[in-house]
Amino acid sequence: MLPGRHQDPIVAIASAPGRGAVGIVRASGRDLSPLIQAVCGRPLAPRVATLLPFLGEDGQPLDRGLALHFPAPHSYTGEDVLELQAHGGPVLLQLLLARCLQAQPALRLAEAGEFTERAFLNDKLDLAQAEAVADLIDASTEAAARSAARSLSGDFSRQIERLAERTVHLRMLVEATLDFPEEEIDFLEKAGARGQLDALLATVDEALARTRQGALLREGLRVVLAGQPNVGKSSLLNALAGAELAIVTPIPGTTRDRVSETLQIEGVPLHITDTAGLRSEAEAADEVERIGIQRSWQAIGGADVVIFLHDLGRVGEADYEAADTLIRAQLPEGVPRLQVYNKADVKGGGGRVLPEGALRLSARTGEGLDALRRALLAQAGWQAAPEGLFIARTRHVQALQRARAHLLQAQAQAALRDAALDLLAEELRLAHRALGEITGQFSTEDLLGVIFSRFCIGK
Ligand SMILES: Nc1nc2c(c(=O)[nH]1)N(C=O)[C@@H](CNc1ccc(C(=O)N[C@@H](CCC(=O)O)C(=O)O)cc1)CN2
Ligand SMILES: Nc1nc2c(ncn2[C@@H]2O[C@H](COP(=O)(O)OP(=O)(O)OP(=O)(O)O)[C@@H](O)[C@H]2O)c(=O)[nH]1
Ligand SMILES: [Mg+2]
Repeated sequence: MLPGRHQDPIVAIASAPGRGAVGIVRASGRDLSPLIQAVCGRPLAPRVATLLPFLGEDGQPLDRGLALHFPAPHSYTGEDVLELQAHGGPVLLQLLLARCLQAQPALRLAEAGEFTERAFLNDKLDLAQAEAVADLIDASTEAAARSAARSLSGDFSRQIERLAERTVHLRMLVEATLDFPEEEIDFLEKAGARGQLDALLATVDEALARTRQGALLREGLRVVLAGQPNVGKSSLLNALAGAELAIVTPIPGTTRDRVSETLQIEGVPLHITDTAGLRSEAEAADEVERIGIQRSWQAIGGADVVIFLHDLGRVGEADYEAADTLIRAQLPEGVPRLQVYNKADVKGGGGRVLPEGALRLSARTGEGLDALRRALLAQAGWQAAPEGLFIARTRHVQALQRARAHLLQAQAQAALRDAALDLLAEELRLAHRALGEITGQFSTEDLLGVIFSRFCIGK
């Protein structure tokens, strides 16, 4: 039986808020027959859509719609589920919700993600699949949506489970040897434990690479456009977006506040931010620009990649170069940056020799934009979309990294002439545990709370 708050019956509006054609009020609980009797006036045939009036407290219909009863355990949550598929007006849906709350004692509003949390607790989904439900809903690109669907179907979880099974097999070998000390290393050798460990590590490396790609699809890349005033940052944002998002003028100091937009390259979400041109407080036109420049620095601090933009029309000018040196000195160490030279179309701009690794482009003509897109993907570590990618999260990447670290420790131990089998066994146990955290085989209340509270209500 489910613990604590998971025992209450719950209800929520399960369709997108606003004015949809159809809206769903969904309830889940151990036994919803009082609710069904009150609102539908009679029991419902299992898993069959029935057209009927939804009755208010006074017996008058609130709407006429489709009712669906999924008796436990054959439902999304594994509990009794009732769906009222009504007309989608927000006032009507609130009325229906209130009617349900009052029709069955102890029924309460569902918290964010609570339906899916129950599906997890009742073994309908594992944790990675439950996360994929949220990632599917939140997907910002088509590639992200397709990958989330693949994770939801269990592809990712199965790969992780196979890794866990192989780890368990190794644990068995080592722990069996521990029980028969006279056989010791000899036994490990005969059973091929070392070879299996090497092969397992290679597969973990592959899984880690794919999981990183999956996390990139989900989280995207935070790109910040930075540089001196008037170098063409806003023009470049507009060129990449193919839309006039930011104001462009020949006046230095045009952009005052950050302008952000999510674009995509090959399905990878790109959260791109245009910032106020960087110059010293003394040079800034006014207080507004000074605050804008502070915000530019904040954005740079939080970036995955900074596009440091230069003006080919001005490189070589003494004051331009002096300002450039000052900015370079201030750029935070750890943030990767691309040196990009804009205005390749100006006289002499195409011929100038650039520092190694720098890109030349023109926001005006579009020349060089594709190379910039490729460089951004390369910077993010994106490998040309392999088939069958699944969505993943930073949490999964970190768990795999931990598993890998423990397997490496185990490998080092196993390579010793007088390998300490108890240490080897412990490293394998920890690797197993890290893998199990991905699918939720090992999870804490805290972790579940963090994961499910980020869902939308009704999910
Ligand atoms: N109307 C409606 N559409 C929906 C959902 C929903 O809850 N209601 N879903 C909500 O996210 C998704 C579908 N997910 C679902 C997953 C399992 C079951 C279900 O009844 N499972 C049973 C029976 C399985 C079977 O017949 O094969 C079970 O697992 O025992 C229903 C919906 C998307 N579309
Ligand atoms: N010839 C040429 N002019 C460009 C190019 N890109 C931008 N410009 C011009 O440069 C001027 C400044 O462009 P913006 O995009 O506003 O520059 P910015 O870096 O956003 O400037 P601030 O917001 O003031 O920091 C405008 O007159 C643009 O038309 C380019 O590729 N070639
Ligand atoms: Mg600008």
